[in-house]
Amino acid sequence: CLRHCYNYWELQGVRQLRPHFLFGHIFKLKSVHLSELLQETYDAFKGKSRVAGTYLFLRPIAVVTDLDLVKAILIKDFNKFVDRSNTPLNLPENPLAGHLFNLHGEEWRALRTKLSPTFTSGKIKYMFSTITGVAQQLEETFEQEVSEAGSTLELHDLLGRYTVDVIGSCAFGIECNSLKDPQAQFRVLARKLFANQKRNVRWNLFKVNYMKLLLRLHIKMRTFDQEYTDFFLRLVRDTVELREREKIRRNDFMDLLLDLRRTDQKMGLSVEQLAAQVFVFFIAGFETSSSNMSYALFELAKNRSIQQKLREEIRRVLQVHGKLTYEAMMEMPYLDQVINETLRKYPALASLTRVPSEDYKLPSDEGYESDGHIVLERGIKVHIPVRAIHYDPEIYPEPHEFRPERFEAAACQQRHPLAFLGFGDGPRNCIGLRFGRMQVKVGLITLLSRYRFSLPPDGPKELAISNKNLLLVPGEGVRLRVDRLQTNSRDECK
Ligand code: HEM
Repeated sequence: CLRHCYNYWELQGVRQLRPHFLFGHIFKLKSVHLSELLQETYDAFKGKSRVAGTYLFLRPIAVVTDLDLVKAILIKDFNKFVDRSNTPLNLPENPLAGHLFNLHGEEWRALRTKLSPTFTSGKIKYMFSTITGVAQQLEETFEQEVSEAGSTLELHDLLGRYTVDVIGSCAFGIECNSLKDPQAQFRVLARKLFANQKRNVRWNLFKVNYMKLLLRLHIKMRTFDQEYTDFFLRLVRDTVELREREKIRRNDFMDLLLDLRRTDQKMGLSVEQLAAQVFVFFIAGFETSSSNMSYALFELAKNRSIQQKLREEIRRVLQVHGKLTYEAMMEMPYLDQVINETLRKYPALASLTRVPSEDYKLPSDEGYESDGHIVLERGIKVHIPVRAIHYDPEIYPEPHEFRPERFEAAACQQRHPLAFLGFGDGPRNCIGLRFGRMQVKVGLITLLSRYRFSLPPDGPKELAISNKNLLLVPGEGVRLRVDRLQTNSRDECK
């Protein structure tokens, strides 16, 4: 029977790597991150076939190895690839799971259409001053933590507290205060949420892949502990009541969702649906952004001339504008390049997934006559191996080098438009892209204009990928030496 399962791809005429006899390729997850498994398949078959097969437990998954096919799946033929997975959501048990990232088909489409106006630059701009307010607290925290002679700090935790406070403020309109108080409720909850995942990476993958079976066996599946569900539902219910009663307006995500509820009776967002949306803004927004900032500072500490070039851009623009304004932030192209290069090396989602809603025959392509017969069956999980693409030396020469110049406009035009997937692409890309970038930029500008970052002599020269988390996060934290800068001083090496 196992041999039969593991012949799935061969029977479809698709090339495959030989799987472990019982666990497919999942067995290796004890030592390797899922993205590295996908990389193995990508490296073995790229250029030979547009799709290759592999297995998670007993389940066959397809790995795309060609950027034109990536484009077809994410953009051109999107209507056949709307969903990320076919995992049932079991909403009565897990009301918080009914959010944009998870929803399927028409339900997703209706909600995305309604929520998109919430994330335009115009709306996001209103939240700029809230973010700079939190950045001010980040600065005060650094003032306390960095001694006159310089200090070595663990930055991933500090930056996690910054992004928790930003999201808490912009999504719920509450002051989380985790920068001032690391034991603040939101921070503790956020840490537990991710700590839970850390314990169980294989179990989580199993749940995601076998939810239908577990439900059929009446095994109760909660995606999150009751504690989180109760906390978020109560918080949202209280906030809604308070705002409606006191007619409070803060121009944050909560207000925008409440506007939607009022103006669109058909949409009729229930408290559970509202809570699910703010919950996904919370989980999708804080760890991705704090990891991106931590990785960026690590690379800048390693590459001091790049750090100095970026600092000069920041100081020049701030001098012209007098202070950090939204317009000033938008005039820093090198900062954008640094953020993109960081996401290239450390994409938060190391693979994107889509599931065809009907059998999908690969479009004809002269370069790949031998795989024109391949059909991706309805319901099969298709992985787009983002990290493998970002480390492909034919696309990004010397991929382990950190080079923001790769994202100059002229260089981008030379590449395939789907060669960078840090925020995904197509109609189901990251809806919070502008907001995420804004909080990362404000944080980096605040820190780089006042502090110099370098690698501590006893610190690692590379950051290990944590194999305990489905997101790509610095598992062991990011320890850097931080020194105060005199206003306008250069970042001279000591
Ligand atoms: C640096 C920060 C961030 C990164 C790197 C990031 C990355 C991503 C990626 C790769 C996806 C999947 C896209 C795809 O499948 O094509 C995604 C989806 C999503 N992101 Fe983000 N994200 C970030 C910040 C945020 C923020 C701040 C929010 C909310 C405020 C957010 C909300 C979402 C949501 C709701 C989805 C699902 C969209 C849908 O299915 O329609 N993200 N993000």
